[in-house]
Amino acid sequence: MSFDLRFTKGQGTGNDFVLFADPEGDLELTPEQIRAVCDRRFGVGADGVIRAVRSSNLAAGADALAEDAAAVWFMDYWNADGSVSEMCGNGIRVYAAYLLDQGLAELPDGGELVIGTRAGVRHVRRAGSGYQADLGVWRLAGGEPLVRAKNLPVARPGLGIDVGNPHVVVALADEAELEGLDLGYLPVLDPEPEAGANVEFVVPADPLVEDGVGRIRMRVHERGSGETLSCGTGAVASALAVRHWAGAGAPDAWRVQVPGGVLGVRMVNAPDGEHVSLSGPAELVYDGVLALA
Ligand SMILES: N[C@@H](CCC[C@H](N)C(=O)O)C(=O)O
Repeated sequence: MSFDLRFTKGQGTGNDFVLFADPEGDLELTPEQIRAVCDRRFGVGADGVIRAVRSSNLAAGADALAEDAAAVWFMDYWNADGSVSEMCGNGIRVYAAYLLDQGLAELPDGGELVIGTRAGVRHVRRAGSGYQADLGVWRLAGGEPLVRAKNLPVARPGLGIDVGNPHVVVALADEAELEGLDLGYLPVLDPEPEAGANVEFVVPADPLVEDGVGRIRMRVHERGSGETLSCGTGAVASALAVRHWAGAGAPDAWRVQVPGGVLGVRMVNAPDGEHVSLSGPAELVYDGVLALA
C-alpha cells in the first residue's frame, strides 16, 4: 500500500535531511523506505531522515522524559542506509528550526529547546543567525584503531571519541593529503568498533590558533551515509581530538571548516563533566510530498 509522506528538506553546512512530523508515532518507516527517501536519483535525496515524534509516543522517548520532563519532542534519526543513529549535531539544529517552523514548539528570546535523542536530552538555543546545541559530556572512547583510506599512503592511528555517537579522528600530514583522499570508499578500521564509527580526517590551519580560537579543516566518512559535506558531531570530535593532541594550553573554542561551511565548537566545564557545544547554520529548503510504497 502506498501513502503520501509530507516532508521538509533541510540542511546545516550542506549535511542534508528529510524531516517529517509524526507526533503520535504512527509512522515507523522501514529501512527500505528510509533508503528510498534518501536516494539522490530515485527519491528526495538526503544524508539522513528525521522524524519529529512526541517522546511520550516512543519507547526511547521514555528515557528522555525520565531525564527531563521538558523533552516533549524526540529527534528520531536514521542514516541514509536505513540504520539508526543516537545523535546528529547538524540534524538537531535543523530539527529545532523545523519544530519552530511547523509551530510544534516555541523558543522565546534567550530560551532553549529541550530535545530527546537516543544519546540523551540535548538543549538548543539561538546563536546569531543559526543555533547552538549543547551536546553534553564527551568521552574518549578508549580506542586508537589503525585507519586505512583510499589514497592514504600508510595506515594512520585514529582516536576514538564518543559524543553520543561514535567517532574516530585521524590527523593527516597536510592539505594535499586531505584533498587527495577518496572517501567514496569506506575507510577500514583495525580493530573495527562493534557499532562502527564515523571517521573524520583533520589537518590544522596555519596558524593553528588565531585570536584564541583553534582552527582545523575536516572531511568525514559518516557511518551509514558515506562521505558528506559536513558532520556536526564529527566537527566536535575533531576539535576534541586536536585539542587532546595539542596538549596543555590548547584553546576551548574551535572553528572547524568542512566542505559545506564552517562550524563552531566550544568546551565548557559543568558540574557533571566537560560539555561540548556545536554552533552553526540551519536552513529549511523546501516542503514536498513523496509517494512511498
Ligand atoms: N551528520 C550527523 C551525524 C549523523 C549520524 C552518524 N552518521 C552516525 O551514524 O552516528 C552530524 O551532523 O552529527
